[in-house]
Formats: sequence, structure tokens, C-alpha cells
Amino acid sequence: MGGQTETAVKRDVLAELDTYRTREAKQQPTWPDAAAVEAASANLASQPPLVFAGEADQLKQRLAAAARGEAFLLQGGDCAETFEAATADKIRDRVKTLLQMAVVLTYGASMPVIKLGRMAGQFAKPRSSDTETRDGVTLPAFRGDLVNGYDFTPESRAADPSRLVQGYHVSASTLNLIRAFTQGGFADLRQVHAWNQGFVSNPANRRYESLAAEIDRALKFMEACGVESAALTQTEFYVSHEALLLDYERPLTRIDSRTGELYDTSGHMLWIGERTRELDGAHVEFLSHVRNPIGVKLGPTASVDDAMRLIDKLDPEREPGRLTFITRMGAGKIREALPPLLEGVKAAGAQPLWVTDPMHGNGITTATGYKTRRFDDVMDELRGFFEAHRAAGTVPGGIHVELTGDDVTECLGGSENIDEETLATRYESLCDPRLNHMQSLELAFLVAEELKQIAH
Ligand SMILES: O=C[C@H](O)[C@H](O)COP(=O)(O)O
Ligand SMILES: C=C(OP(=O)(O)O)C(=O)O
Ligand SMILES: [Mn+2]
Repeated sequence: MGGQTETAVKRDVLAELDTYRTREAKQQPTWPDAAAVEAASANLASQPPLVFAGEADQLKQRLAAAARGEAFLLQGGDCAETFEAATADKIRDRVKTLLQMAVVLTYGASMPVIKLGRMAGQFAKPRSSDTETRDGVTLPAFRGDLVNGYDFTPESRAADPSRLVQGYHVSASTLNLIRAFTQGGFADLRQVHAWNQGFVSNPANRRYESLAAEIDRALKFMEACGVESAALTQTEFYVSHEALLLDYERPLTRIDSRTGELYDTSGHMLWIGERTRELDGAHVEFLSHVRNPIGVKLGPTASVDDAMRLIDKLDPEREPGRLTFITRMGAGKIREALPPLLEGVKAAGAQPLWVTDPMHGNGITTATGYKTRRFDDVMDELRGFFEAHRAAGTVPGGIHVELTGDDVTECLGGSENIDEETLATRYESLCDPRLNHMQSLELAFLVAEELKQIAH
């Protein structure tokens, strides 16, 4: 192909991608200075990709296995990552928590677990309201560190495009550390006890300890038999975030030199949120043009028709692993809302990966103003998810949760029995309440029980 022609082909591919600019993009910030957005965008466009297209393809294959019931997806991390909390200790504790949960699930289900962080890019938030009022003062709502600051001052809450570039660099250093941890020996299964160290002692990690002891024995047995495998010493770990801010996603979208196809290189998997999944909206249009695995959140108002149109638009070829539906119905609604969706999509012959987000349909606000969730509701939605799939004969392929390795008090209940008064002691989230380390392990044990029933 001549140089001229190749340039023309690339131009056409990018022009198609840019169709999204003609569609309505909800939940975008009001940037005060268009020239500064241009400059940030040009800067991002000149940066190296954060992930390699081949890795996104590999994840797609793993997700395809999950959709067939041959693997299980564990997707988790903060609601809103922050620049300040992108420290070695906090990243390590989140990775450790996910590795621990993965061990519990793998052991329970005898199935590979795909580890996918809500990490290294989860910096932009859709909000119910554009503004926040405190003591009679109204300012723009906090939209995530990629947009503005959390401090309640006019300066901090003004949208600042230079944050787009800062977010790229924080994502790069986060991803670098994740890669180092998971490839460099930290994720070696012989560290299964070490991942539990440093966390406050609690019933869930004591239960974990006894499972870790069993795994240890099994590993020693395998070692004695001469079994050696990289699968025991390293682990694949992928990253994902909501592709909300198109001024961030667009300049990080690149043409893959191997295939000439477009990939959004800001993360391995990108998802579309409940508030931005309109079929004719900019987010659906944008992601329809990239080849990464894509998720879409589906809330209780989603119809079979909505789901089928999204499938036709985002996955017209029905490519295995391409599309994940992340349902977030609420504990009180899942048993009514999910079965018809599963049955309708199945009847139409489609096989997306079905994942449950048992967090976002269960939000409540306490009298004292804390956004929280009851751990019991989260567990109840999880059970409802497995029930619905059992009844429909479809595959419950994974979970999507907001969690942290820190000992926070953001969700009510769990075996520590966090109550409304306790919430104030260590409520650190800048957006939604996360499961703490113990609640995350408890949840993993429950899911493992459910998966065991399927396996046997
Ligand atoms: O994850 C996010 C929240 O659910 C979303 O940002 C909405 O939060 P809000 O209702 O506090 O704006
Ligand atoms: C905003 C989120 O979810 P949803 O789009 O399902 O409300 C989220 O995952 O943080
Ligand atoms: Mn959230």
C-alpha cells in the first residue's frame, strides 16, 4: 500500500470514530477554556498508549470463556480513584484484596478467575446533579479527579483540563506498579498467606487463612511432584474504567499497527454507565468503533429491546467476549427485572457475558448524610443474580464491585456490623461507599458457595 493510500485509510477510520462528535454526550464537564482542552488533548495524543491492543484481545478471549461458563470475572476497585491515593501502599492493598478474592473464588469454583481492576483510569464520575449545595453555597459537583477537585471551593470545583494529562500519568504509574506486582513475584501463589498480612485481623481473613493453608499443602504436593508452571508464579491482571470523559478517551484511541483497527488504549476494558447508555448517544457511538472488550451497565428500567439494540450496535458480529452486560438492579428488583432480560436475550440467540454489580442499585443516604449500602442488600442481589441465571439456564459470569483494601467504614453491616454511627469513623470515599477488606472477603466466600453449587 502506498504511503498516501495508507494515510487516507487511517483518516477514514478516524473520521468514522469521530461520528460520536455529532451525538449528544451526557455527563461531560463544562470546561472553562476550549484552548486548554485542545492543548490537553494534543498532549494526550502524543503520549504512548497505556495498554497494548494485543492485551485487550487476550482479555476478550478470557471474557469469552466466562460467557461460556468456563471462567469467572472478578471486576473491582474504587468507585472513584483519586490522584492522592495512588500510592504504593494503597495500590498494593487493593491488588492484594483482589488476589485474595480471586483465590477464594478459584478454589471454590475450580474455575479460572479473570482479575480486572477498576483501576488505572477510574477517575471520572457521572453525577445525579450538576451542582452541590452546602450551607447555602452552591458549586459544581465533584466529577472525579480527571475533571475537578473535591475541596468545596470555587477554585477547586472549576473543571481543569490539565487534570486530563495528570490523570494519564497517574494511570501510567498505577498500571506500572500493578504490572510489577502481578508479574514480578508478588502474585506467586506461594505468597497466598502473605497477601493476608497487614490487614486488621477479622473473621473473614481467619477463614481465608485456613483456605490458604490448604492451598499451601496442595502447592507443596505439586512441587514435590515436579510440577512447575508460570500460572502459579504470575497472574494476568487487567484494568478497566467507565469511558465517561470523551476528551480523555478520544486522544488515547489509536490505530493498532498489527491490524489497522481502533483500540482505546486507556484501559483493557471500558464500560458505558447507566446514565450514558442511550443508543444514539455519544458514548455508545464512540465505543462501537473500538475493538476492546466493552461493558454496558443495565439498570432496572432496561428492556429486552434496549439490550438487543445495544447488542446490535456494539456487537453486530456477536464476537465472543466483546460485550459484557453489567446488571445493577437493586436487591428489591433483581428477581423481577433480570429474568425477562436473560430470557429475551437468550431467545434472540445472543450470548453476552452477564455480570452482576450488586452495589449501584442499593444506594441509600443516612439521616446524617452518608451515602451508603447495606451489606445484606449487596449479598441479596448476588443471590438473586445466581437464582435468575439458574432459572433462565444462562451463565452467571462474574461480579463487579466497589471495594478497597483499606479498613474503611462505608457500607453498613458485614460481620463487623458497621452501623450508622460507625460510618463517620473512617468514611474516605469521595463518591460511592466501598466494601472494606473484610466485607470484600466475606462477599467472595458467598460467591464461591454459589459457584460450587454450579460446579457440582
Ligand atoms: O458511581 C457513582 C455514583 O453512583 C454516581 O456518580 C452518582 O452519584 P450521585 O447520585 O452522588 O451523583
Ligand atoms: C456510576 C457507576 O455505575 P452506574 O453507571 O451503574 O450507576 C459506577 O460504576 O461507579
Ligand atoms: Mn460508583
